[in-house]
Amino acid sequence: MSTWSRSSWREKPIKQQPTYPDTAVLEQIESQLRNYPPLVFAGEARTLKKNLADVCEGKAFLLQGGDCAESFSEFHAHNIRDTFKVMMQMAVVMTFAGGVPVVKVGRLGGQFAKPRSSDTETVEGITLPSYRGDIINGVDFNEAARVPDPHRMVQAYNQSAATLNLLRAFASGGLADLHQVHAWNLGFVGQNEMTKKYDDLSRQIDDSLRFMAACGITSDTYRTLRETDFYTSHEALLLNYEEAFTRQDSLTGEWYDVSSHMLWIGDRTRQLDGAHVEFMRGIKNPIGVKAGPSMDPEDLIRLCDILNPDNEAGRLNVIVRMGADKVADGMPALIRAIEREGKKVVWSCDPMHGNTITSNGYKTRPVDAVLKEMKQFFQVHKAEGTYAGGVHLEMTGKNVTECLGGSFEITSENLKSRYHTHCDPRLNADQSLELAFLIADTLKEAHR
Ligand SMILES: O=C[C@H](O)[C@H](O)COP(=O)(O)O
Ligand SMILES: C=C(OP(=O)(O)O)C(=O)O
Ligand SMILES: [Mn+2]
Repeated sequence: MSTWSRSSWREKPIKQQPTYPDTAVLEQIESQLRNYPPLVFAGEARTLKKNLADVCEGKAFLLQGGDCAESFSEFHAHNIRDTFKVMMQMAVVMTFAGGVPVVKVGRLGGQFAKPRSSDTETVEGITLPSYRGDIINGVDFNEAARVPDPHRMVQAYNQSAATLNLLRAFASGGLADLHQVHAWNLGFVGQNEMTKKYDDLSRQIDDSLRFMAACGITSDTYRTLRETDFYTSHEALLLNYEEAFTRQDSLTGEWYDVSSHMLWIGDRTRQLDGAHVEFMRGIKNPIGVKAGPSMDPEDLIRLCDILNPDNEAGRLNVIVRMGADKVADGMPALIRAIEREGKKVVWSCDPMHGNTITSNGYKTRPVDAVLKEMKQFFQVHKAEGTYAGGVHLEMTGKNVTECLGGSFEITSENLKSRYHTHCDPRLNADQSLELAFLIADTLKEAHR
């Protein structure tokens, strides 16, 4: 294999990239970004890799979630706080009811670039280039907005830095304290089956905390009761940006992409000889690769060879996103190939991207299909004797109406009332909690 450098991807065929009108401006922005401080530290990425090694070995569960596309217009402390709270709720449900530690990774602090099915979009007879995420161009449907602008990378960096700053404060400044388990409830989620279940569980946690305090175990003495580790991730799609943040760690001499703790390769850009695989093989962060219905088992093995040549546990996360009706048929061949070759991977389920439909003119996903794919994912792993290690979700703490169903029974008619996503439909807090309970029940059963 040829020598890797942070720019060796430039020699390879590349998909899903913008064409910037002015390369001089692009180069000037790239050199500006190369001087910007890292958003995360190599040591943190190594700690996450260790946590993911536990997932790989069946000792923990990975919860990865957040926006499909972060945006400049929806940037608000409350949105970050509410997504953080829902993820804390989901994690505590899985840990308390499911009995396993949960590794929390947000699709946050950098999840801006979007691969698209089509290069163009047509509305009422007008065709324009597709929106590719706020780091590239604008969502508004006019010609000027859709021109890729490299300055957007600077804004995405600044927003990511502020997001991370807040997430770090939430994780260690009191909001993540287990005594706050009631405060993670979101005000707008009225009483329903899910919130009642969550309230019951919070009361049990209160009782346990009181018992522990009586035994001398309190937030003052135990960091894990008052703080959490919360990591960030995004799709490493816009490689000009990722290259600028790829730095040599002074401690180990290894290269890390310090734009995020974890990065993944999308289903549309995982070609073995392509630029994205080339870039990702050289960075030492934990990484993911999406596996849609077209993933060939032998290609998955080749991806493991290229991306994880030392077969390190925690390095590679295979994020399966086949769709509720395809996963039972499609996933066993992938699992068997991985088992045959003795590859160490974390298996996680993205029950979102294979279940997108259009209803009433909106891109949406039926919660039933999301739950079904998750169940099938667990069943296949049980049948194969392998560990279903995690979930990868598009979700938000905002009270949106983007996915159909759930305990508030969002219908096609309701979709328009609070449909805010810039790209794909997200589960709202209530729908996310429903999924968390399903996962917890399955984990508990497996534990028994
Ligand atoms: O988030 C994933 C993709 O970017 C998204 O599903 C693509 O959506 P499209 O099919 O509307 O282009
Ligand atoms: C683009 C995404 O997914 P996929 O590559 O699986 O389509 C995504 O996770 O937003
Ligand atoms: Mn998406």
